[in-house]
Amino acid sequence: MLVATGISKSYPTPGEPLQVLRDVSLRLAAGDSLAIVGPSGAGKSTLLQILGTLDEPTEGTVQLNDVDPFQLEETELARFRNRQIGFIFQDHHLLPQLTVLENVLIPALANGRPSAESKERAADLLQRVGLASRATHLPGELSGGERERVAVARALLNRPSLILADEPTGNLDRRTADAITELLLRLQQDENAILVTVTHSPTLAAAMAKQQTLIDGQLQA
Ligand SMILES: Nc1ncnc2c1ncn2[C@@H]1O[C@H](COP(=O)(O)OP(=O)(O)OP(=O)(O)O)[C@@H](O)[C@H]1O
Repeated sequence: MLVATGISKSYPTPGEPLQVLRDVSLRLAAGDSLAIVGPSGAGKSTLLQILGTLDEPTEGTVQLNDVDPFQLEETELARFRNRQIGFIFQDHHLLPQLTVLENVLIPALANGRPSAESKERAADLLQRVGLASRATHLPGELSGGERERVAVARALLNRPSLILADEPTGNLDRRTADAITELLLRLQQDENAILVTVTHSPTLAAAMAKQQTLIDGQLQA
């Protein structure tokens, strides 16, 4: 369960603070998928960063499976984030010098060397995203859509309860974007995770079970 309550965020400026989020609340259960849509600058990515514990709210609380991550000390927070949350970004953030398989294993490296179980899981995920035969290739040898599929596999490695995706289909043509959307939703359903996606794509947004619009830092009813 993901519960965000009364989230506000402001950034200091030389004048008035810049208020980016205003009293945002949401509640999602395992298996839910939500698209957050809205105009550029509305605060969508900021909200995703806060749900992902990468940025702290100025006011309000986040609880993921009854844990308030912002109450944890730094090392515990990093461990919590690594175990509970999978991130997918538009530009996939793969490491160019590591193979596809090694990239998928990155979330396992926080615990030292990847275990045999992690390696099995990575191979299984590569199979499920249709890239088993590319395991030893470098990201530079893949197409944009294939790289995004690697990013999806990597996000799922630690069986996160929450998957956060910021424009996961942003740089892809329509057909490839549709394939990534379908794959992401299938894996999210299989794993019974919560999926929150920020997007400008009406097609991606419509594929999620729920849609909410953020305007001027406020979620519309
Ligand atoms: N670290 C920061 N310091 C100051 N202002 C910031 C910071 N991060 C974001 N902002 C501002 O907060 C506002 C919301 O940004 P955010 O990236 O969350 O919007 P968005 O809805 O995701 O936009 P887009 O659709 O264009 O990606 C913008 O005005 C942005 O300039």
